[in-house]
Parts: sequence; C-alpha cells; structure tokens
Amino acid sequence: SRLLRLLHGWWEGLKDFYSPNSYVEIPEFNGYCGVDMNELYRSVQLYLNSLHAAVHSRRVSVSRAKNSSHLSYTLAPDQTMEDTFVGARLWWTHNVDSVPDSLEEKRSFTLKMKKPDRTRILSDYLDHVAHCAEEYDSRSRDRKLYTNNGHGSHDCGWTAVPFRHPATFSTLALDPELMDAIKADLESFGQGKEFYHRVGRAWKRGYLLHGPPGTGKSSLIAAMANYLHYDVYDMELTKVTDNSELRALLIQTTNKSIIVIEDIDCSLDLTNRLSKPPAAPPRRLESRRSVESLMEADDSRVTLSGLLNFTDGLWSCCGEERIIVFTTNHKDNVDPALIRSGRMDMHILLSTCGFPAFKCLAFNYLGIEEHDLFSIIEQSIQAGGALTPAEISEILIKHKHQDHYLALKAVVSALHLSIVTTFAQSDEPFEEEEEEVAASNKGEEQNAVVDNGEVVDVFVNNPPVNDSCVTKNSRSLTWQRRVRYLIKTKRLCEQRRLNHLL
Ligand SMILES: Nc1ncnc2c1ncn2[C@@H]1O[C@H](COP(=O)(O)OP(=O)(O)OP(=O)(O)O)[C@@H](O)[C@H]1O
Repeated sequence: SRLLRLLHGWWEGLKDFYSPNSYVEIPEFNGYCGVDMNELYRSVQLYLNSLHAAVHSRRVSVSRAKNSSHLSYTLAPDQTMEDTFVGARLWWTHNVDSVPDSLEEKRSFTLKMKKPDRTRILSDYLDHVAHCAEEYDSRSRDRKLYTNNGHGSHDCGWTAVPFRHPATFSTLALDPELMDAIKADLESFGQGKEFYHRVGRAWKRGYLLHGPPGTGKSSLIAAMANYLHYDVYDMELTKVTDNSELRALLIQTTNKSIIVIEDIDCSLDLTNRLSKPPAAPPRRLESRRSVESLMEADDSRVTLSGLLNFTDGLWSCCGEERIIVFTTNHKDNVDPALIRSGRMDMHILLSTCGFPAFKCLAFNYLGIEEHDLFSIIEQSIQAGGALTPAEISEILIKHKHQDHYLALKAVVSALHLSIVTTFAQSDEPFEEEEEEVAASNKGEEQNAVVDNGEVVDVFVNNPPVNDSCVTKNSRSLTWQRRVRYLIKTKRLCEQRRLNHLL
C-alpha cells in the first residue's frame, strides 16, 4: 500500500504540473490527530453559507443547532460552488471521506483557481473569506443572554439562554437626537478596531444609563445588543463572592458582548472604600451577606477597587469589542470614580416621555402617526405633563382595543393628572396679582371636577394650554398657574379627594 500511495502522489503531482489550475486544500483539522480545529475550515463553511450555498449549489446539507432559530447550509459532499474575486473565478468543493476502520469522516474544502491567480489573489482572497465569515457569524448566529448563577464557587461562571429581546431602536421611544447620538457612538465603536489599536486603548466602551424606573434603561440595552449583534452578560453583583470571582467572570466573557450591571448604586455598598461598616445595608443585598460581609477584609468581597479593575484594569483588556453598561435610578448615589469619563464614556439620561417619543409609542401601539389629540398631548407635555414611556405604554395597551380617541384621551388625562400632582406638591408662593386673576376664572372650577378617581377636566375637550389670561399689568398667567391656584384654594378638588387621587 505504501507503493500505491507513492504512485498516487506521483500521478497527482504530474496532473497538477500539466493542469492550468491550482488547488488549495483546507482540512477540518490541523495535523492528523483530529483535535486541533482548523479555523479556516470553519470560516469557509460560514463564508459559503453567507453566499447562500443553498441557492447556488444543487445539493446542500442543512442543519439546525439545538434551541437555534437559524438554518445552517453546507455544501453536500463532492458538490462544487463557484465564486469570483477581483476578476478571478474560483471553485469550492466539499470533500468528505470515510476513515478506514472508524465511524469518523475526514472533511476538507478544496479551492480551485487558475494558476496565475494563485500568487495574485490567494492571500487576499483568504483574508476576504475570513472577514466575511466573521461578519456573517456575528449577524446570523443566535445570541445569548448570560447570567452569573452565583452558587459561590469560582468556576461556576455564567449560564446562558437564547437572547431574544424584541427591543430595537425603532421600537424605542427616545428623543431622536439622543437616539442618533447613541447609534452613531455605537457604530463608531463597532468599526473602531483600527482606531483603538492605533491609539493603544483597549477596544471597549462604557455607558452609564440613568433615570427614573420605566424610562427604558433595560430596553435600551436590549436595543443596543440587537443593533450590534452582541451577546449580553447580565451580572448580578450581589451574587459575586469576591474580587477574584469578579475577575474570573470577566475573563469568561466573549468578545462582541455587553456586560451589564443594573442598579449599580444598590447592588453593593461600593461607595465605602474603607473597611468601615455602612450606615444601612444596601437595598438588594442579601441579609446573609449584608453588614457582616462588608466589614470583612477587602479580598473576601467585591470592593470598589475590584469593580474599578473590572471596568478598566489590566484584566478588562483580556477581550475585545466589549461594552460595559451600568444602570442606576440615582446617578448621585454612584461613586464618581466608577463613572468618570474613561470608565463610563457616555452618560445617558433617560427621562419622562417627550413628544417625539410619545409619537413613537402611539405608532407602535396604535399604528397611528397623526391624530387631533396629538397637539393637546404635545402642549400638555410642554406644560409639564411627565409620564414615563412605561406608563404611557401601559395606558395604550389597556386601551388598544378601543377607539384611538379614547386611548389618547386617557393619555391626556394622565398627563394632566401628573401636572396637577406636581403642582399640588409644590409650595411655591403665588403673587397677589396671579391670585386675583385666577380667582376671577370661576367657570373652570365648575368644569374641572374629580369624578370616580379620574380627572375629568375641561382641558381635554377644550385645551387651555395656550389660553392664558392677561393680568391688569399685561402679564400673562398660564393655565398651569391657574390650576395650581385652584388646587391651592381647594376649588379644583378638595384636599380629601386629591389625597384619594394621589
Ligand atoms: N423608551 C422606551 N421605549 C419603549 N418602551 C419603553 C421605554 N421605556 C420603557 N418602556 C416600556 O416599559 C417597560 C419597562 O421598561 P424598562 O424595564 O426598559 O425600564 P427601566 O428604565 O429599565 O426600568 P427599571 O429602572 O425599573 O429597571 C418595557 O418593557 C417597555 O415596554
């Protein structure tokens, strides 16, 4: 058989010599032992998949991984597919040979091209294949949502589920300028490989999302992950035993991922750099690990310096293309060291719904782009009506089977209620002149009543937003001031009812 192999090799060599074509073999494994996977083989597989092997070749193998929503196509054995690159024609063939006395198979791709093209394009073409494969992989693979299960052992690491959050930048109700700024920042980060290498910085970026509950911090993270096709690592800091476990978790994260620590201000007492006990246990700290654990030596818990190292120490550079996101409802409660520029590069304030953001929600939930009540809603927001996107979404969901008018009227009522609530809580004094004018608007108190816990007010059908009264000295008194005055004098709703409402 040795002689036969020699003759075969000699014959193949002779054929190659006289053939106008050149052949490149790309085996699945490097060497003969079958353990060292050849990255290029996988790249070719992905590349051919990206060229829609299913369409361009007569016979393909199709597979789907467990829990995956994607079909994966590969050239069937002995099938060939043509490609072109800078004017050259190339042919890929998939070879699958059975290994004698074994159930295993030996797989490889053969690339055929004209001999002159080999020196001209081969190296560039293979770079192109690897690059396209990487792109395709990051766009088409199923992404994962990881969480640290926190059983206390250092090797427990992360557990993953498929990441299928539907939030995208088009479903997100956000100020358009802010949205554009975030998208531009993400894009420049995603394409920043060369830049980060050139300036000697780790290819990572930090975002601090802050704002009241229900303003879309989690939704924005999901939209960012969907936009960049990244995995998400949702780190529960209270489940991390100490700094070395934190480091171990960091090392296990993959490139192209977003590492999220939500509610950073109440995950742990990180403002306490010295080992003194905190005044009160942090809100979400488990009782077992509360005060006592914080009093222990630094290396037995997660400390601020551990977290600082996590975000920008040497270990944070062990991967590439990673984003770290902190969220908080109270930015002031977060240690400034943790969110200084360089660690948290972009601070994003998410707050109550502006009018463009409201329009986005109205389109998403009701499918409308315009409505007569929109102008009242816009004016009500300008007048101080403050509802979070979560609150507006709730109202729209509740009324989604009703007439659009009723749904939007409910939004107007809620906006006015929020104004009334704010004014009722304010103790800003009125000027005498304002009181005088407000008191003369008797009609309003008749119409503006509280009915069954809902504000049924004149403003819905008869928007008073721009309808300001003019005082004797030609000073205008806005309707908001009148509402405030009416509340103050208990004409709008007597205190008892207001209390009930609030
Ligand atoms: N900006 C937004 N655009 C679209 N929907 C939003 C937005 N903000 C909130 N929502 C809706 O409200 C729900 C809650 O929002 P989300 O969890 O993102 O808020 P959050 O700011 O992270 O709140 P928390 O601080 O309590 O975690 C979401 O499921 C989403 O439907």
